Amino acid sequence: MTGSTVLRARGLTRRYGEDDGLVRAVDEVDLDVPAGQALAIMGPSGCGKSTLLHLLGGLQRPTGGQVWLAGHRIDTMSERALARLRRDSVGFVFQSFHLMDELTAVENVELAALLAGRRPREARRRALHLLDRVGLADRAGHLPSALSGGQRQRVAIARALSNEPLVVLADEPTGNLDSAATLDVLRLFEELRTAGQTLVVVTHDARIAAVADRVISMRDGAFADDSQLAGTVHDGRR
Ligand SMILES: Nc1ncnc2c1ncn2[C@@H]1O[C@H](COP(=O)(O)OP(=O)(O)OP(=O)(O)O)[C@@H](O)[C@H]1O
Repeated sequence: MTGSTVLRARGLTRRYGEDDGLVRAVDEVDLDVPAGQALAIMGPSGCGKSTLLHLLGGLQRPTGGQVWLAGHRIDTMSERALARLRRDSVGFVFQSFHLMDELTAVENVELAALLAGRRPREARRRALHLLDRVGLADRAGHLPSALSGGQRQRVAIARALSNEPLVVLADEPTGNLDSAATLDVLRLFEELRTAGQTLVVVTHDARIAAVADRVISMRDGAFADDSQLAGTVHDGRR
């Protein structure tokens, strides 16, 4: 996918309510995310970051505009086709992990690999490989309740990678973590970026934004600043 556009939005809009109660959560946004880009989206609470991420990942439908994921237009796509595309192309990471409490770390990752169509033996092998990659090989048999917050989030990241996604979409991935755990997740994102994984991370954490290739600041549903358009180059890391 090198050189191609993984995500594209044109006039992307999501409104809630009407008349006096109208909220323009995302307001006529244009965006292109090329393959391999690590993009951080920042901005004050309520400016529309999560809504934008949900629209880009096909978790929510826009009220206006168009959005393409992996070259497919998703705002008009059927629910069924969209679910398949999400399963095959996107890895989601959420602030509150969303792990299955009754499954071990390796089973959580394995389940996602199975749902993505891997054969059982291959799914287990891949799950163990991914847990190793996130530094949790020795925690594979633990339930989430026996893991720290940072370890849970690393399992969630391993799960997000189980389908070899074109793009990882992360919503405040360090929002529930202490400083040390945040650094672990930060290191992991940096590794993913270096490996060429396309990433879009919504974050309040300037440390995450500092390892991104591009930082967009949102205000009132629109882009207030885009380091790519401003020509900011992050010091020679690529
Ligand atoms: N289901 C909804 N119904 C009505 N308004 C909503 C809904 N979801 C979000 N909003 C509004 O849309 C705006 C954008 O919300 P969003 O959650 O995208 O912001 P955010 O930048 O991610 O905020 P935070 O950093 O606090 O998570 C806010 O004004 C919010 O109140």
